[in-house]
Amino acid sequence: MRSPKDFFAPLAVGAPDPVREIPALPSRMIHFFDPSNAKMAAKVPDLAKKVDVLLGNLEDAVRADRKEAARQGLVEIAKATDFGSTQLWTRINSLDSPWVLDDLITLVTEIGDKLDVIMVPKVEGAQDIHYVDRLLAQLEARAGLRRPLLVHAILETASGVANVEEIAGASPRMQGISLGPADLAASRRMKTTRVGGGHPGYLVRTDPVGEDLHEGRTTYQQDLWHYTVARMVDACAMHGILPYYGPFGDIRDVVACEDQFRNAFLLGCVGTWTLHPVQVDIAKRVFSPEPKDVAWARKVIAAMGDGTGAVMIDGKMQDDASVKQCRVVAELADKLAERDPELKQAYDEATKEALA
Ligand SMILES: CCC(=O)SCCNC(=O)CCNC(=O)[C@H](O)C(C)(C)COP(=O)(O)OP(=O)(O)OC[C@H]1O[C@@H](n2cnc3c(N)ncnc32)[C@H](O)[C@@H]1OP(=O)(O)O
Ligand SMILES: O=CC(=O)O
Ligand SMILES: [Mg+2]
Repeated sequence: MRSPKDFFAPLAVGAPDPVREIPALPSRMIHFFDPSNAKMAAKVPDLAKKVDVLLGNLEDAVRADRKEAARQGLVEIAKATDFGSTQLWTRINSLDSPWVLDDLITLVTEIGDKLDVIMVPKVEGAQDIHYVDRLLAQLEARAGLRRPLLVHAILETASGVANVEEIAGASPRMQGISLGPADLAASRRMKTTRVGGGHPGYLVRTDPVGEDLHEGRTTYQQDLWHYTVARMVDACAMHGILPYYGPFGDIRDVVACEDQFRNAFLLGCVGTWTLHPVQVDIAKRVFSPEPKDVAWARKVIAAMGDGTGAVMIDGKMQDDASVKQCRVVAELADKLAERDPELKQAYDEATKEALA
């Protein structure tokens, strides 16, 4: 581990200074596309107007014989597209794969000025982030980049979960962490074959009402990912970086997808992955606070003045802690409103009504 005194020193001569604060840019959806797939690539310019983050995926879901094509495709798309204020990320191949070194060398050299964040899969511990950190510094210096690339880890190995706090704090480049439920399930030897989401077998049951152990007992399905998401959120909050839900693989089941996204949102995640265009609007809806909640938050903040003491608003007690909760919602709403004029209007109208 680096000494705290050296934490913000560049790791290579000529590399840009690391950032001291991770920008809280809207990233409600990280939209995955395969840059070697011509149909998906053709949708990128339009998607860039709709999503907060576009991610050119080079890892799993890209065929082994298309890895070079995907890397080259991403370089071409990045050079040809005006992304506006939409961020461009990539997911590189895993650190033990034959492709990752060329992924990093090519992408940083060719499009390092266009890329915002590099997502690193199957991170096991801080050592993986340290390796990427130094290599990126060398490549940034060689490419003459003035802005450091940020790093995002996928939480998808049992040891990654055990080490999540040290991963979150491993480098000033750490932008955030996403849950990777598919690889994580395999790594843990969980017995679900689903990509994210619940499982009907993971449940609790009410007590028996009489002698019959089957009659009248309601069951409630539980969230397989609750523990990991909560732990990830704490690790990220502790280190000032951003937590995300990951993939929801049942593309057809837009209802359960929305539920899973909302659980993550309520627990503290700022966004999710979207794997198919149909998931984009769901993510946008879920990860933007509702106008009525924004209006309430603004009303509490306005009524609390300097935030000290306790007051009653609409029958509910408010104090220092609850005003902080309200600030979380109101500040997120302000950030999203800057990017989204429709949302701004909805938030302002709801606030006007609540304050009237
Ligand atoms: C599980 C662990 C992980 O690592 S998850 C992350 C890795 N996986 C991915 O990135 C998967 C990305 N998504 C996909 O590959 C596709 O959406 C899958 C799931 C295969 C479905 O594709 P397909 O059968 O073509 O769906 P469809 O016919 O409903 O598509 C309609 C049109 O939309 C397009 N499309 C599809 N997905 C995307 C996408 N992610 N980005 C941009 N465009 C997409 C399709 O190409 C299709 O286009 P067209 O209308 O035929 O021109
Ligand atoms: O990469 C994502 C996962 O769920 O595995
Ligand atoms: Mg994975």
